[in-house]
Amino acid sequence: MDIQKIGVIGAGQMGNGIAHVMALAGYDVVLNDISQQALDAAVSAIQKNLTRQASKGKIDQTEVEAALGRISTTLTLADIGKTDLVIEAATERETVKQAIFEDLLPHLLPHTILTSNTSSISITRLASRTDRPERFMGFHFMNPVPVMQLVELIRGIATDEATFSACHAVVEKLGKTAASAEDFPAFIVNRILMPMINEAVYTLYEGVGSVKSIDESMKLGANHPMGPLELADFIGLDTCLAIMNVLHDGLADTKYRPCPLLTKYVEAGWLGRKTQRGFYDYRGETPVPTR
Ligand SMILES: CC(=O)CC(=O)SCCNC(=O)CCNC(=O)[C@H](O)C(C)(C)COP(=O)(O)OP(=O)(O)OC[C@H]1O[C@@H](n2cnc3c(N)ncnc32)[C@H](O)[C@@H]1OP(=O)(O)O
Ligand SMILES: NC(=O)C1=CN([C@@H]2O[C@H](COP(=O)(O)OP(=O)(O)OC[C@H]3O[C@@H](n4cnc5c(N)ncnc54)[C@H](OP(=O)(O)O)[C@@H]3O)[C@@H](O)[C@H]2O)C=CC1
Repeated sequence: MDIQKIGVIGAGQMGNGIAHVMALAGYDVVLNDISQQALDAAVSAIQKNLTRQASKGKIDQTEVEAALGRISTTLTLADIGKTDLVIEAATERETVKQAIFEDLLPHLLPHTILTSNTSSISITRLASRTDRPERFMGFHFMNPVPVMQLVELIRGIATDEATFSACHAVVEKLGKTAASAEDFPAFIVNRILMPMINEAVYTLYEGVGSVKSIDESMKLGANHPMGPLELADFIGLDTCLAIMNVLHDGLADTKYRPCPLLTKYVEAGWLGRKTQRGFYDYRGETPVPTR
């Protein structure tokens, strides 16, 4: 199937990155959110990140203009319907995602493929609430999307081969690498990464180390590009907690118990970089640890 027009739902950090790479690869993109502010912020982030790539010589200025010209924005979910491929990248909450797909169904073309960028939620369960479980799958990008090479492709129980092949071809056109994962809680990357981040929060909670010593230890002692707490702030603490809850509920094993300190930060609204406060405070010139 030839994919030309792509709908992206949710214009947060992932939605803007997905729109960016799709437009740069030549796809027409319609980006939707419930907030005009989020759409405006997404377009300016895309502009800034494309310009950064141009200033490093990775793309030229005509590509920046062409990519921006391929992106339109809308507050109306129905405008996403007339596309070949939909990638849902709204908040990591199953009820939010289910409601989006239910509202979208009456506006879809018969051939439209539905996908979710979910970090953890069952693809099979999301698909079962739609009219096309065979044309539904997980399309999981990594953050920051323009930089990270991997895309996890997750088949639901009913996903057909034509759908998988069409999504695989899109990943290839982006110049990224696809990893195929089975549909179990949090798939591959987050099944491994998120318990490590949760353990780092326990290490902080139990007083084994400070924010600074934990992050420095993993950067200098294990060669991670970011410390686990810095990475948690980068991903979003709400998203990290949501993923741990999916692992805990879905696998029914206490080893996935979310750390109470992670819950406390989320309850405070300290969600990391996106709210300017998490394990670090980003309101000044340089990030300052909050513990
Ligand atoms: C939660 C989930 O469901 C799944 C996930 O995504 S888990 C999270 C996965 N992501 C990670 O683990 C990220 C770990 N961190 C890193 O890899 C690095 O710190 C990083 C790539 C984010 C930044 O790297 P850095 O060296 O510290 O910073 P910086 O030099 O500014 O950036 C590296 C390059 O990326 C580019 N870059 C960074 N962010 C960018 C963006 N949003 N758009 C375009 N380019 C970007 C920079 O321009 C730079 O390019 P050059 O190599 O040409 O100089
Ligand atoms: N952060 C990460 O590192 C990664 C996240 N993901 C996944 O990508 C998805 C998005 O995450 P991320 O971009 O970080 O989250 P953000 O919080 O940055 O963005 C989510 C966006 O979705 C919007 N939204 C909420 N409800 C709706 C709706 N009904 N219709 C349209 N838009 C809606 C939010 O609006 P508002 O702010 O107004 O609520 C917000 O703009 C999640 O499923 C997450 O698990 C996947 C890989 C990595």
